[in-house]
Amino acid sequence: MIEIDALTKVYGSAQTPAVDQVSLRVPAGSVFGFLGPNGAGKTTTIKMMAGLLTPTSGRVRLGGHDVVRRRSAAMAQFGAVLEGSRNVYWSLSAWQNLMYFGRLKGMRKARIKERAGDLLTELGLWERRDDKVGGFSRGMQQKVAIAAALIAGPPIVLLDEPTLGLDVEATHTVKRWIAELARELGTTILLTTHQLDVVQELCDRVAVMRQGRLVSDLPTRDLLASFRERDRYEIRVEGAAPPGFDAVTSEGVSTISVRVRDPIEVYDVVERLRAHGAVMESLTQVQPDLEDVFLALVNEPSHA
Ligand SMILES: Nc1ncnc2c1ncn2[C@@H]1O[C@H](COP(=O)(O)OP(=O)(O)OP(=O)(O)O)[C@@H](O)[C@H]1O
Repeated sequence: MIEIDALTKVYGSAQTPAVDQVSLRVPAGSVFGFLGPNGAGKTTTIKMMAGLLTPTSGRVRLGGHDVVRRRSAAMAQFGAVLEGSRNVYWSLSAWQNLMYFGRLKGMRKARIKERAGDLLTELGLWERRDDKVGGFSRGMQQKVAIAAALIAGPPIVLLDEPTLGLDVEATHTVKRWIAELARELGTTILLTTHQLDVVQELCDRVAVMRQGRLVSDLPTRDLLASFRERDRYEIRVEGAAPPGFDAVTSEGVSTISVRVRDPIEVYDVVERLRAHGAVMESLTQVQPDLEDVFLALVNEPSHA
């Protein structure tokens, strides 16, 4: 369980907080998506969770331990992959890195070897285990960072852009691990990413940050459902679309995209098309995906 209460960070002499009174609960065994546009405050929040930044006010508890007051107990609770920072030692080999992080977490040598072997094999790095991480590609370094975060099987895992730079196969492996860790081991996972399909596929719950504040915190299903009234419809008509309709024409068919608040409005659109003599081929309702919802949330006028 991750508990965040009124967490606030003001950097140096900044006018506005980078993180402003954020409160969150991430229940054990859930995969929690943490979203927001660039500069929203996600990394700052994760760094405070990982004890790398001291909050200006508010607090974070990991597995019941306050990150500031009970630092070492809190640190023992999690593994983290942080974006944009060096998570692993470049002068050490992949194997040495995992040995180092395993020892740091207080694991026995035999157990570290076993775990490191499994993790490196599953990520396709076994053959390169004795090569220095500094000579690896960005994606391979990311794989070592993920393996290091998971070496001790921590109850909480913080992942900032874990699949960034990974190839299709490795992305698939990491996504499968995330789902299995939560489902089978009850691991609590907090995940930030700009890849919304990853969030939609994996996360039970999604929080959205904007300008340091939480603008939404809902189960993924409810978040999508709350935007149903903004459903989109696609109407396909033969030939070019009549003037005044926003359409994409390809191979003699125009697709008109209509966004409505009330499905009844679709009748008006169809009526207008008929008045222009357009021949309709199909009418389909397009359910919102997380990208639609996310864009709507971050583009709404600010109430600040
Ligand atoms: N070390 C720092 N010193 C001063 N300001 C900072 C520092 N780190 C971040 N900021 C500012 O805090 C705000 C939040 O940044 P943060 O990196 O937490 O956002 P983010 O949501 O993780 O963005 P991204 O998606 O781009 O990673 C931004 O306005 C940023 O400029």
